[in-house]
Amino acid sequence: MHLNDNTLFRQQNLIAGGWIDADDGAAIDVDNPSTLSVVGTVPNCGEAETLRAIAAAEACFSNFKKTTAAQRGALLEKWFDLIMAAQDDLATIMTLEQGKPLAEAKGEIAYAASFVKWFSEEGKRVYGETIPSPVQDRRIIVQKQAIGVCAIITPWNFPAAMITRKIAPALAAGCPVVIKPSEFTPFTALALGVLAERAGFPKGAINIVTGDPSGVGGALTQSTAVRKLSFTGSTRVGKLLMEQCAGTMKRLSLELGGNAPFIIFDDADLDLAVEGVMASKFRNGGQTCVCANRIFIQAGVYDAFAEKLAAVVGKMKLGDGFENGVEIGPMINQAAIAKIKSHLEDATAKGGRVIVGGEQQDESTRFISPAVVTGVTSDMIVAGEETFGPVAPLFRFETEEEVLTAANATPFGLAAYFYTNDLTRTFRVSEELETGMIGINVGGFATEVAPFGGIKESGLGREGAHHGIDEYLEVKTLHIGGIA
Ligand SMILES: NC(=O)c1ccc[n+]([C@@H]2O[C@H](COP(=O)([O-])OP(=O)(O)OC[C@H]3O[C@@H](n4cnc5c(N)ncnc54)[C@H](O)[C@@H]3O)[C@@H](O)[C@H]2O)c1
Ligand SMILES: O=C[C@H](O)CS(=O)(=O)O
Repeated sequence: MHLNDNTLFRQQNLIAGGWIDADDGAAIDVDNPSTLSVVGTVPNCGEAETLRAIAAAEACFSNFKKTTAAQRGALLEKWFDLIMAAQDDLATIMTLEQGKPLAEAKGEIAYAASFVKWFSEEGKRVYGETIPSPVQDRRIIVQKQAIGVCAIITPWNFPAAMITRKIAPALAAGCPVVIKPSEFTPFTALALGVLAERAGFPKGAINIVTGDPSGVGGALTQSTAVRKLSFTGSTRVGKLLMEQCAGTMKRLSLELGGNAPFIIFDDADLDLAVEGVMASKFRNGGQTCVCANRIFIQAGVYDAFAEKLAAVVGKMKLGDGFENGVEIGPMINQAAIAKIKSHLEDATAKGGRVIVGGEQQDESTRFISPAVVTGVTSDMIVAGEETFGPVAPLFRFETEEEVLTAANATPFGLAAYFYTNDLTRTFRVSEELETGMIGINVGGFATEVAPFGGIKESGLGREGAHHGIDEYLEVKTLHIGGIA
């Protein structure tokens, strides 16, 4: 690994401003999904270390909450500058442990940093209210205050942005955090922790614990000192954590799984729609919560679109994320490969046809070529499960009513996309789609300025925008009497 600053690569955890190993010295290997070699190890921490991290955050909170929004904003601004100055190193670490093409990793670092920049300012706009009193000698004031210690649990697919999208608003609000990153991509989180320390955040404001997910997670969810859990990951784990938090009534933010429909009406610009599918479906090798998981094409343009898409997908370059021009890197692990192959096998067994890709040159690797499948129907697994890989399943539909029913026939409701040039249809379809976010003639919308989140079993709450900081604030109403 070549880094300009080797101190960014940390194989320890950050607790109370100190870098530590697991109490028993146990460690977890982290591999490079492209070469399968070991990138490094991180501590296999458990309950004891996690409780110390929570105690450090709790000790920090009493003073940190008294700092001003401007002081916390200045720390976030400094952190932003340090992240962007280390963009190349952070991207190298990310591609090593997650596998995404280096250009995408650099893009994610800038995206992650944008949340830090955004919330360095947003903290200064946490306004309260005065309310006209119904009683003559009384005054009513509404304040917003930091919730307190927040537990942050994040996934491997966007190992930087999923952390900053949570901890930037938390820190801006005055909340110390205890982060459990994914065991597949801990080094990106730890490098961000190094830079946060350099930015000047006080000891205990940011703690990062790696290890057994259920052990660390159990300590976080059972602790009464932890007042909030913000989780990004699968719906399965999200539901488990929701149950675990019930005993201590924690505030919850849940960013969970998706099953995005991508609808192409017959009046759409097909070349634009192909660009949109490429942007949505194949970003991060399809390992993206908002990626198109089901592509619906109106019958009149189905064959033309399928041909156009297959021609582009067939030219995509598959390989190691550090190789120039690579567009699809390795999948994160063998389980991901197995899931993708099971979806392809099920689709073909039920009448679908893989018209391009879907092959593994070497079954011992985690590379699989991007695929387009035609003749896909609602009885196939791809219709109901998040593939989380480079597979574009093409469904055919006849009418708007039929496709809206099909699009909404899922417990998920994170993102949706549709392409049309019909203005009235734009409003009709937008209002009927059961999702938190919709791309209309666009295939990607990752931005810090707009609220991000889903409905149904895709989650609770919103991240980014001005909405994102409310997730880390409590509303307190003061009723002041005796004012003659
Ligand atoms: N909605 C969003 O913004 C968003 C963003 C990224 C990923 N995701 C979703 O995340 C999933 C992919 O990420 P993943 O494979 O890391 O998800 P995952 O749910 O397997 O793991 C996510 C995190 O939870 C931890 N975890 C797992 N079991 C746990 C337990 N019992 N207690 C505490 N923590 C536990 C993991 O270690 C990891 O840090 C996909 O479903 C994707 O759609 C959603
Ligand atoms: O995978 C989920 C991420 O939230 C996708 S995005 O980068 O925020 O669009």
